Amino acid sequence: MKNKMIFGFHAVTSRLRHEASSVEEIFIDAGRTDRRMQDLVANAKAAGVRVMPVDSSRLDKIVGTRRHQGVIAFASQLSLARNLDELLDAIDGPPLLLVLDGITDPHNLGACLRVADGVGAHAVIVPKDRAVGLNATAAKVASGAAETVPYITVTNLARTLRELKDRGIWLIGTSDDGDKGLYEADFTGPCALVMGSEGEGMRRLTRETCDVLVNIPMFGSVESLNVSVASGVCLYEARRQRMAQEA
Ligand SMILES: C[S@@+](CC[C@H](N)C(=O)[O-])C[C@H]1O[C@@H](n2cnc3c(N)ncnc32)[C@H](O)[C@@H]1O
Repeated sequence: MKNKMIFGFHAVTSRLRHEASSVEEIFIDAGRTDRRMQDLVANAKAAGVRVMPVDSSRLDKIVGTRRHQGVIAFASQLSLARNLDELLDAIDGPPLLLVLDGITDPHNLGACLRVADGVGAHAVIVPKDRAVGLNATAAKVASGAAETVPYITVTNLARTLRELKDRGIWLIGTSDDGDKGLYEADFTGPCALVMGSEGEGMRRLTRETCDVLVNIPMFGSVESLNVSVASGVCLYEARRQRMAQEA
């Protein structure tokens, strides 16, 4: 399997912590000898990962920007990206899933993964086609969450949504014209939050497959929120309701 590039301290440290065996090699800025770098190198070496100090200009060239913070790793795909059934079987309690229908901006994907990790969502599900993949930019923006949140790519999203329904998972679609207010929706049971793409929102079939469409109330002059912000608002409402129920 082709190795993928991960860069930035959070992303590389997190990958080493969670699945060091997937890391093939790490390039570091030879000019950086600070504590953070020393710790990263020590962790990599303890895990048997080869670390190669190089000139920082070489890192700039490999990544194409200077946002690598002096560290780049090449690693295989995570075993976290596994089969949906296997994942659902392993969940203890009502699943909380985030479905992203065709997000095209890697910054948005990274931010969605980050908030999914923050809230403790069980997985992020994305369609294989017509959506940005989990590339180096998305992993960097995710700040390590690309290594912690199970990320599941499916070939037919509408079919996957129907399968989730068959497993008793409530599909809560989101749209600025959704007919139910976010704070009236019930997120305490098994549910998948379905988010639409940056421009068009959810595709027609996705929308039609949802059990309910919720809107986040908007009080200013813009019509909608950025998809990662909307994901955060909805996921944390789900978490709030679940915590209130447990209390
Ligand atoms: C930039 S919005 C797309 C707006 C698009 N006009 C639409 O019809 O959904 C991207 C996604 O963020 C979520 N979103 C943004 N604002 C929302 C709101 N006020 N209520 C519910 N979902 C929202 C939805 O999932 C939406 O598909």
